[in-house]
Amino acid sequence: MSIDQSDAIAALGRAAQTIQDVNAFCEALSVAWPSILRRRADVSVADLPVPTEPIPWYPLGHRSLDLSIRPSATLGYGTSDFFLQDAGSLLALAACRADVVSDRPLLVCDLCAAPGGKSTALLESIGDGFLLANEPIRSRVAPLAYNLARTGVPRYAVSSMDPDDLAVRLGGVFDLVLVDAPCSGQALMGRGKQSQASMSEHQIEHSAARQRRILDAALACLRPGGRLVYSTCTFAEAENESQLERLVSLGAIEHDSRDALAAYESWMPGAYRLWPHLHDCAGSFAAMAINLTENAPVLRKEKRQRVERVPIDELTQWYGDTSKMQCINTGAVVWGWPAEVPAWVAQLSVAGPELAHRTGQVWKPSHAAGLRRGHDALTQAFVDVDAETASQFLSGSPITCDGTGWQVVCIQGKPLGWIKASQGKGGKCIGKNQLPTAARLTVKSPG
Ligand SMILES: C[S@@+](CC[C@H](N)C(=O)[O-])C[C@H]1O[C@@H](n2cnc3c(N)ncnc32)[C@H](O)[C@@H]1O
Repeated sequence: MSIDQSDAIAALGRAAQTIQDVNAFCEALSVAWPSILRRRADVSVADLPVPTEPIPWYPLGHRSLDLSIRPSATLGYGTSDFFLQDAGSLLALAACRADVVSDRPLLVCDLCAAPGGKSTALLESIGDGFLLANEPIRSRVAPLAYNLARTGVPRYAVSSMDPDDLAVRLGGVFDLVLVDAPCSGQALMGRGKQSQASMSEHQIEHSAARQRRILDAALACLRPGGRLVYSTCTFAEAENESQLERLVSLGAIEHDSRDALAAYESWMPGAYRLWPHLHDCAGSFAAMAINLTENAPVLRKEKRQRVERVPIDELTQWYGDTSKMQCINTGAVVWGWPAEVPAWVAQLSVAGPELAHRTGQVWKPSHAAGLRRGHDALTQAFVDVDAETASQFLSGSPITCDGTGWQVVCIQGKPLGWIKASQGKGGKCIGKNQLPTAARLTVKSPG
């Protein structure tokens, strides 16, 4: 795709003046940059399945140096050692300081969360805090919930609300709100997810109007002094710096900044840009600010969600004592949070850390529960397997094992998913594979 230079200059506004080479920028817009690896903090660089070089703006980000190996076809991907995303999306995570596990229990809201590239990183950094991942488009909730479950951390809930409605119900509550806004998506042209129309005045203004509305709601959700991180994957000034300028002029925010990102700062303090022709990624914008509005917490009293009796016998059999957990049974699924999560979680959730789901009249343990790890792991039966058996399991095949019943298959202590084992012919136990289709993969490299 060739991008017209004068269109690009008009679309970018003041941002065009900061590009040294508009021609190089327009050419780089058409490149489909390969995804990078964002590792979990407890996975070492040496354990990644490909040789990498660091992404300078985010310590947990690594660019593959061997594109002949597909990271998504390795065991490390199956164990969620890393997530794959565009390097540009790590800028917003750096602004959120998601590379450092918080030593305070932060309440965080990701207001535009699906499919979860940033929510999953926030969740891994949250310590004893809690994440509300909000996605107003209902059809995008399932992939978001699936990705959140892959972290193995149950301290999250998924809501599906318009930001204005969320602000009415949870005003003044959060320590940090991330607005990774829907935008004209100029950085997505290289992957064919946007066309040249994303440079049009009409599309930029349409997005900018929506972003103003989302940002006002985001501020209303923040406690006084809480942190706002605003990001887009577009270059137009109207969708980026101008959004923050409006809030500064209203006295609603003040700029915040991070020294580690100084090399990427735009002309506005605390606002950062990555460019496709300079930073080997699709490009992105992120800005940090402190909320100055005096929102008093308005936790509206809600009607409690109708809670059905939790299938306690089955839960005890799989997980041991769950009596200290906060459980909700919707009739189709059971979600289970640690005991001390915020009270509003029960009212707003459309998805959460699943413990069990029902097929007909039968309750089964959920994939998400099997993936919980570290101090969030649930008491259950594990079977630790070698790399060959793990690959066989990830492909969706049954495996041989010891013992019968529900067991979580692990490799080196890292959970992969469930089998249900029964006695086969010749006395051997066969574990029937319970991996959801989305989790199946063909391992090509051991990694
Ligand atoms: C840029 S994407 C978010 C990407 C996500 N943060 C990630 O890193 O994977 C923007 C999201 O905002 C959602 N969205 C659309 N309209 C919205 C609105 N009015 N308020 C909040 N979110 C909205 C879209 O459905 C989309 O999932």
